[in-house]
Amino acid sequence: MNLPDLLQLSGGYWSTCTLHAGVKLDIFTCLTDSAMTTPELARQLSADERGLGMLLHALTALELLHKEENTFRSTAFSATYLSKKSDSYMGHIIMHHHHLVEGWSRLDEAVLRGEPVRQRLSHEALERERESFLMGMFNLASLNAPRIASALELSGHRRMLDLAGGPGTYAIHFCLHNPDLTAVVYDLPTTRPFAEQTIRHFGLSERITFQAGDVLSDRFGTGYDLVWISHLLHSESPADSATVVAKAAESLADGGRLLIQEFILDNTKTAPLFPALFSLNMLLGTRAGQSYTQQELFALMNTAGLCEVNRLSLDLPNGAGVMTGTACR
Ligand SMILES: C[S@@+](CC[C@H](N)C(=O)[O-])C[C@H]1O[C@@H](n2cnc3c(N)ncnc32)[C@H](O)[C@@H]1O
Repeated sequence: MNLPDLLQLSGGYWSTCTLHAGVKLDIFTCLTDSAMTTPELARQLSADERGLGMLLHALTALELLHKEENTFRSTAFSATYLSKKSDSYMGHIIMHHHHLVEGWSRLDEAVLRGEPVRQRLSHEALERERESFLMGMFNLASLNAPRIASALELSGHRRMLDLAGGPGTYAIHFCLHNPDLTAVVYDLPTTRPFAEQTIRHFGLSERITFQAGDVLSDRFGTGYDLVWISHLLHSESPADSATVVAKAAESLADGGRLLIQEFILDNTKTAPLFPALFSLNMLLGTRAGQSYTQQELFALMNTAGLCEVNRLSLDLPNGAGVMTGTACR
């Protein structure tokens, strides 16, 4: 670390907020449809010309817009990822990040009190925030799910439970990759419309159904060949995580597999960086969530009576990893 790095670390959120404002005002969709001058776009957005002009110039400096003469348009990159009309739109996860900013600005309070400073997005969010959260999960999972699906050997697996599956991204990609697989996406009742719409979009409504339930208090069903739990345990305490993993193990048929994806800390808890920061994100938004170490995840799976507990060798972004265990009664 040197002084310029330190100052960049401290002030980097200016660029973050500039991107968030561009997405929130849907500037990239407007400027993908047609190139516009500041006054033209200001009229369309009912925005102040002076403020909008500054934002457009800053977005151009960030290389997210092109400026020619007095006219702005989206770059090829922003037209692909930041226009709402693109199939690759990443605006949901960007808006989810935006909804987290206020909580992160109060991290010191959360540390002093040891309590969350924001609502839990999966349980208490407003509809708009819930959509950004759940469809943001779709944005992120869409980057990894095809790769994970092709790395896993799932032939012979017929019934999958995507536990806390959100919009069902992993169930969708695992079913696309394995024609004999059917799946149940299990999540809170408020997730149902997002999951059903996403499953329909991929033409998989015949093979993937949604089951409403609470992983802590409700049953999961039995006889599954595969239970997939992705990015759930970090929002639960160690004791509740142990309950979920034990219930998931019980829901497997003999010889069935439990796979758990998490952002995994090494045993010093100081690396990789993303899981270390993600733990703070859980401090801000949950009562007892945290990132777990590989050792802690191994222990949860062994305690649940699973055999052949292992970490798959997958090179995933942000310190993510997939643990596997087999039911061997
Ligand atoms: C971070 S998202 C992960 C979604 C998906 N598994 C993925 O990896 O893309 C966590 C999911 O857990 C669900 N969830 C959280 N607490 C839950 C509970 N008590 N019962 C059922 N689902 C829950 C949320 O609604 C959300 O869909």
